[in-house]
Amino acid sequence: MNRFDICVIGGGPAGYAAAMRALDLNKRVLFVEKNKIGGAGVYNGALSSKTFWELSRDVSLARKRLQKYACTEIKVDFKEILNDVKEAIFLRKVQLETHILLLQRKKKDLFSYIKAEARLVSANEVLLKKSNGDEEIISADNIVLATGSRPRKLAHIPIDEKIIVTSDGIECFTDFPESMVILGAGVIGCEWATIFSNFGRTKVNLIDKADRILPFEDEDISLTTQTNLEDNGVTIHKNSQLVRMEIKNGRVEYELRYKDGRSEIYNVEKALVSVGRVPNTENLGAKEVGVVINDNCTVVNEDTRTTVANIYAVGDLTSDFALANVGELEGRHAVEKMFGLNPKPLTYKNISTIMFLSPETAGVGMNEQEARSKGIPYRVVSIDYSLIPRAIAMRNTNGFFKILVTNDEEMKILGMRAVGVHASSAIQAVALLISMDKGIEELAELIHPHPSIIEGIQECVRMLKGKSILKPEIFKDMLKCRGCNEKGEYFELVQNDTFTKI
Ligand SMILES: Cc1cc2nc3c(=O)[nH]c(=O)nc-3n(C[C@H](O)[C@H](O)[C@H](O)COP(=O)(O)OP(=O)(O)OC[C@H]3O[C@@H](n4cnc5c(N)ncnc54)[C@H](O)[C@@H]3O)c2cc1C
Ligand SMILES: NC(=O)c1ccc[n+]([C@@H]2O[C@H](COP(=O)([O-])OP(=O)(O)OC[C@H]3O[C@@H](n4cnc5c(N)ncnc54)[C@H](O)[C@@H]3O)[C@@H](O)[C@H]2O)c1
Repeated sequence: MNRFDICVIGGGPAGYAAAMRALDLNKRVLFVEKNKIGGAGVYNGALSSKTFWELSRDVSLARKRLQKYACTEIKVDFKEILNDVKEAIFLRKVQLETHILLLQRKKKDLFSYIKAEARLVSANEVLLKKSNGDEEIISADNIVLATGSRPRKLAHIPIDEKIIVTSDGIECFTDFPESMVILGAGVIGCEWATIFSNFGRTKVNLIDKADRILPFEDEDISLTTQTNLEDNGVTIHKNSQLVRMEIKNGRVEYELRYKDGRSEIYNVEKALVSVGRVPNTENLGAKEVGVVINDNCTVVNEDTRTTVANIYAVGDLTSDFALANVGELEGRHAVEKMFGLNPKPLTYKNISTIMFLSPETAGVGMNEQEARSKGIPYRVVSIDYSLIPRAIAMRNTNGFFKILVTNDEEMKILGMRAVGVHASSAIQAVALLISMDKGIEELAELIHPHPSIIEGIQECVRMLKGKSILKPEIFKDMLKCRGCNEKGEYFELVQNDTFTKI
């Protein structure tokens, strides 16, 4: 029986990162993937959807600019867009696969890759089933489970991945649907609503069971996103509940019941169901060898180690953030931990996220909802993009930054949210400060290039110190500053036209 120091099951971002880190440590690695290397980080997931988003943003921007200068309308072809998306995927596929192929050759004593479905048969043994039916059992001192997740389906909705699809079925479309409904206004739902409305060829409708879209974000983010989607032509069905959704004559019929008792039936060409994801823990043999799995299918783990000492779980399989960067972080961490590098326990408080909306929306650390639910008193400052010269130059002042800090002398940064052009690059400085456990002083005094969007963040932190260039008592609608006590009650920091310093 072949013996390895580590067997990594799953070739998505989490598993790939784990395998590569183990190789750095000169361990004998077996890397197993049953389908395509890259997982949802590449296919029907992060890379593919972000390529669609980038192209849709270019089209939308070009259309807006052309309309302004009275030029002719631009019309894009779905097949051309899909070809571009496929090219992006192909490029990444070649990089990831060639890398594996060459490592197998150059480090053949250390690194093996097998395309097979893996199943644990004991805490140290894995059964590998190849697509030609061949089977083999290998032994490994350590095992990393990185089998990722799949779209959650709802029992009463007939998903066929052609007419009613999940995010796995969108690339099977042959043209822009003339109309579609999206069920679930979380990250995936809002991103695809943005993408299809940006292309301008599809009438998009959006439904969520919660009272507002992006329910896990603060109300201001959710309201801004709602307004931006509506301005892009999206209809958000509010105060309504989905009664049924079915396929009739090759189209989608759905019925909504409104809070006032009214019901309405709608007919659209396609539907996207985006109501969350389910970890792939079935048929893995994990439960049978003693790995405890929660009712929601996530693997119970302490800092990536499962309830079986030599088995680790990383990526979408665990209950924290389902993000490619978090999966990579966990994969690398698990390997360092199992081979005695004693890394500090993982912390998730400085994870940066981007939601690819219009405009992009980025975040790091806590939001107000979270701080209030934990009873943490805080100060929150915000600046509207209309006061940032770079945004003025870009002729796009739609957006804001908001920063949360502790309500004390030190004003440690708790978190930040940014909506607007370049939002994702701008928050990186704040992410770094949170990870270094620093206050705002450093950020207030940094010199940034001019004009740059990040200058808006600097103005926010200067405002907290009572030394902003533009004064909040003058630009009351665009520079806001308030505090929130442990009971969740707000108090104004600009009173009687004077800004209260700590
Ligand atoms: C539409 C969409 C957009 C997204 N956009 C972003 C984004 O912009 N930014 C971001 O950070 N994240 C994004 N994500 C999330 C991100 O893709 C996931 O968090 C990430 O891919 C999880 O990595 P993973 O390695 O845990 O799992 P996966 O990527 O799901 O990979 C798991 C792999 O394991 C394999 N596998 C499963 N079972 C077995 C088995 N028994 N044997 C062998 N192999 C097995 C699967 O075939 C798969 O390749 C997006 C996801 C979706 C669906
Ligand atoms: N840009 C990014 O970083 C990015 C992009 C896409 C996906 N992702 C990851 O993928 C994960 C999954 O995304 P998602 O959008 O599927 O999940 P989500 O948890 O973000 O949103 C699911 C939404 O569906 C709603 N919902 C649940 N059940 C419903 C029902 N029966 N009827 C109507 N609405 C219902 C919820 O209220 C919620 O708003 C995310 O958690 C995220 O981590 C990240």
